[in-house]
Amino acid sequence: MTVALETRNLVKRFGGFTATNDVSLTVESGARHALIGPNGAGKTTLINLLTGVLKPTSGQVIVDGEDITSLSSHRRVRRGIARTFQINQLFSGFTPLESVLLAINERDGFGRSAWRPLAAHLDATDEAVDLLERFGLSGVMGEKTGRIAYGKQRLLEIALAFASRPRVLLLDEPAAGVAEEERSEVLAIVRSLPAEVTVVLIEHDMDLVFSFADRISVLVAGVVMVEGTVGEIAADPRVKAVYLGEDAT
Ligand SMILES: Nc1ncnc2c1ncn2[C@@H]1O[C@H](COP(=O)(O)OP(=O)(O)OP(=O)(O)O)[C@@H](O)[C@H]1O
Repeated sequence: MTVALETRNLVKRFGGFTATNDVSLTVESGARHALIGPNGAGKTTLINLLTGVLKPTSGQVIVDGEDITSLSSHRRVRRGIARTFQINQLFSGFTPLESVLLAINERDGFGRSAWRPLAAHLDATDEAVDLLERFGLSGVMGEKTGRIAYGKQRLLEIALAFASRPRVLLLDEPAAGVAEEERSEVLAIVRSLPAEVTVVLIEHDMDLVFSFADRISVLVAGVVMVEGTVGEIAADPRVKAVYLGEDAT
């Protein structure tokens, strides 16, 4: 098995507070790996360290065997790491089609003012339409994003991350805030992401975690308390103790 993503002894301190404490993770290529843990456990900090939003105090981030710790966020996207955010980051005045086309153009180096040949433009449009279909957005692709259902907005965020053709896709609570009646569609599309893309999921919804993940790491106070298969984590008394009295749904 090849390793897609690895952290070695990752530490992040904010002043005297240690948010990430000696985290060593190994995520195999094609894995469905969930990061769970109570509020404030350091999940978002870890994702920020993986994507380059934050620099670690010490330790390394390794993708496909290469140390990317010193690379900027932008360079990491080029190395195949894409993410979604817990909070909606979309341009509400754009249509889904416009947003996806922008993401494709950015990926292909035709950002902003660069001129794109007509044939390539048509290819990009075809790709955008296919991508929107995969994410259940065909019916709303011409509408202003701010007006479409919230579940569809969350799917658009995943589609935009996916447009960069990531090898590793980091999903930060993809179903957060989505109304009950829209959840099943979001969850089904997250589950049907192509097998070759390695996915790291941060999630509070245990139904999604247990139906999606093949491995789970449990973070508590910045430390990986336990890591294992879904069965191992579900049966672990330490995990039960952490979640006892917590709203883990
Ligand atoms: N920029 C910062 N400066 C100081 N402390 C921070 C900073 N960012 C995060 N922290 C602290 O680090 C800890 C971990 O926060 P983080 O957001 O990573 O947790 P989380 O597991 O993602 O929580 P949640 O599930 O609530 O999103 C928290 O105690 C938080 O207050």
